[in-house]
Amino acid sequence: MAAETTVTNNAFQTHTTLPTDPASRYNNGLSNLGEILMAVFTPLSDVQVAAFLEKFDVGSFVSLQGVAGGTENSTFFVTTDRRELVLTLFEQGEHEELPFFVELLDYLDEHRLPVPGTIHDREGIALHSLAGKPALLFPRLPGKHPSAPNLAQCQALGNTLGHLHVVSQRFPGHRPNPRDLHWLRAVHHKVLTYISPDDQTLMKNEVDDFEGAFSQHGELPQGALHGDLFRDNTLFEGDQLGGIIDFYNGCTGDLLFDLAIVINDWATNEDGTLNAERYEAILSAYQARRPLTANERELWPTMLRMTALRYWLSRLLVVYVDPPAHDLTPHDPERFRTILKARIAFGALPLPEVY
Ligand SMILES: Nc1ncnc2c1ncn2[C@@H]1O[C@H](COP(=O)(O)OP(=O)(O)O)[C@@H](O)[C@H]1O
Ligand SMILES: N[C@@H](CCOP(=O)(O)O)C(=O)O
Repeated sequence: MAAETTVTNNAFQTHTTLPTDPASRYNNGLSNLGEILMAVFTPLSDVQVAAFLEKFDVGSFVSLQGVAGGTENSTFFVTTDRRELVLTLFEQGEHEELPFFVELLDYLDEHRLPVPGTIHDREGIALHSLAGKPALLFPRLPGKHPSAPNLAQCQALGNTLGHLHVVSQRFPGHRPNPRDLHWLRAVHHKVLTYISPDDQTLMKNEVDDFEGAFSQHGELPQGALHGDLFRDNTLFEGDQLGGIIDFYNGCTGDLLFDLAIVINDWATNEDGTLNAERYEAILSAYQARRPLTANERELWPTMLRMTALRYWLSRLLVVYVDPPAHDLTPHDPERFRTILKARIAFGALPLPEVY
């Protein structure tokens, strides 16, 4: 059993004990903890997968490998005599929402975005059941997650996200953003007892402030969003964006919300301040595809703060209120408190000009 220590940073002072075992410390998303995170929650045998593949026109089973590094679902790399595949078993979440994700992925794939469109069986069905869990089969996309993206990679991401948002405005599906301002307002009180009095005030004031700011503007441009486009949900081969994966926070709503999540994860320095070069690279490339509207430009600093608070809150909920059933390393809430404080202190950098 791991020894425990009291965490003395601001957010946790006097409130919690955490294991000292390095394998059990927070995961900031791109650490080397891949091997030690338990990621295959439902084991599968070669025989099970070989029989499953027979429904599809993908070739014959050769090998199966569980993927360490997933956090919510069980993911396997599958090799056939014809191609490389990914098999995902859905362990949690609302299973009735899976058809939305299938439609969104297939729509973006049809529009030539680098996403894994689902593989349909010989009868045209994508969503199956395996080992009692909903299951989807995907092409395996090439590349690795960039931990310190260079400017060419930032540009590629901005360009692809801009393209995705142009296309996604015509996506016919509908799934309200489950992490929008309504959610912040409804659930932030659940974590207040676990944070310091200063942080309680900060969180409550921010939510009030967002409501004030958003109520003064008309509707922002809408479309389908990825909803969680962190670096570890992208795959790069050199400077080429090979794929955007993990669309299970996908939804419809303010496109600006997606862009702000990207900037907070991709273009933030260790101290929480914005990284001017990455910021410029992502936003210039994005706006070459989809220039922001006047409303979006006005709400941009607020949206950066709102999406920072969204992750501060969701991570606090995981740590204190609703820990995952599996023994996984939680993401560090403190990271997004730091980002939020930096956005409040310094605002947003100016948005690049659109030519
Ligand atoms: N289509 C894909 N192509 C290549 N690798 C993939 C693909 N889908 C998932 N992966 C790999 O599996 C890991 C876990 O998948 P992900 O969908 O992010 O699971 P989780 O929701 O459990 O975090 C990813 O980090 C990536 O390395
Ligand atoms: N990428 C997120 C985890 C997914 O968000 P959630 O709202 O589905 O918990 C993170 O880094 O916290």
